[in-house]
Amino acid sequence: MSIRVQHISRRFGDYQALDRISLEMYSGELVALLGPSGCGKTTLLRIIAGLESADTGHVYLDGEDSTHVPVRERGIGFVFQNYALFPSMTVNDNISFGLRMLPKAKRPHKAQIQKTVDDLLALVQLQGLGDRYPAQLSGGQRQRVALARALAIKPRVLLLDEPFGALDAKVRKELRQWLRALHHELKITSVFVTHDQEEAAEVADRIVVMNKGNVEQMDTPAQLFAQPATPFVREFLAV
Ligand SMILES: Nc1ncnc2c1ncn2[C@@H]1O[C@H](COP(=O)(O)OP(=O)(O)OP(=O)(O)O)[C@@H](O)[C@H]1O
Repeated sequence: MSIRVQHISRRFGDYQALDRISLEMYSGELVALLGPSGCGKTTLLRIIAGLESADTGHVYLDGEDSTHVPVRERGIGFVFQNYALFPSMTVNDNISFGLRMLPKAKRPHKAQIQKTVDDLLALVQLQGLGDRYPAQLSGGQRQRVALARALAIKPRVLLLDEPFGALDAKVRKELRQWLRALHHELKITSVFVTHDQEEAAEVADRIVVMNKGNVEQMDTPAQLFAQPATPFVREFLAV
């Protein structure tokens, strides 16, 4: 599914968090939102998700104006750094949560839900750990469960907000390579927020560099480093 953001603005009090942002993400693309703290990355992600409203502008999902479509109907999966797993539920129950919450008419049968969970556990390489509780997992394993949970509802778009931010450098590196491979396999349009340019360059097809609520440049990593479009991008990337 493609995502088009047109003239999106958002103000918090006196602070212009987003200033008439327009950009387009192609279907199946993996895009990184990169920029310094406070530049509006999370706000933009939340507006695409429908968790936050914009003061002006529109969000189009597959060409359809979705600005006023409620979060639940957007078909979006989330993985947030602080979007904790439910500690009192097993890994199985965490992953199946979204499916179990569907209205009865849409809810798959129990056996079908278990099969989906098993498939997802295999996909995120956590076979055999379905009966554990989150406290019995490492940080990297927990984020993979969070990703499996987001994928359970078969989202058309995946939004990740600093998904590996809380992890140590080595695990972080492993997980981003793994995310890249997983995206290659699933091809779900995905947008992730990071302030780490190395992470953005390694994982993303294209990078959006943001500064003070504006888009400075949107390009492939190679293009961005070869031809920074503005002095800010040049300085931020230190090229
Ligand atoms: N609910 C809110 N109320 C008031 N101000 C907010 C709110 N949400 C965000 N802001 C402000 O808007 C600006 C942009 O915030 P945002 O979280 O989008 O930045 P970010 O680029 O994701 O930063 P970080 O990398 O630190 O997470 C910040 O100055 C922030 O303090």
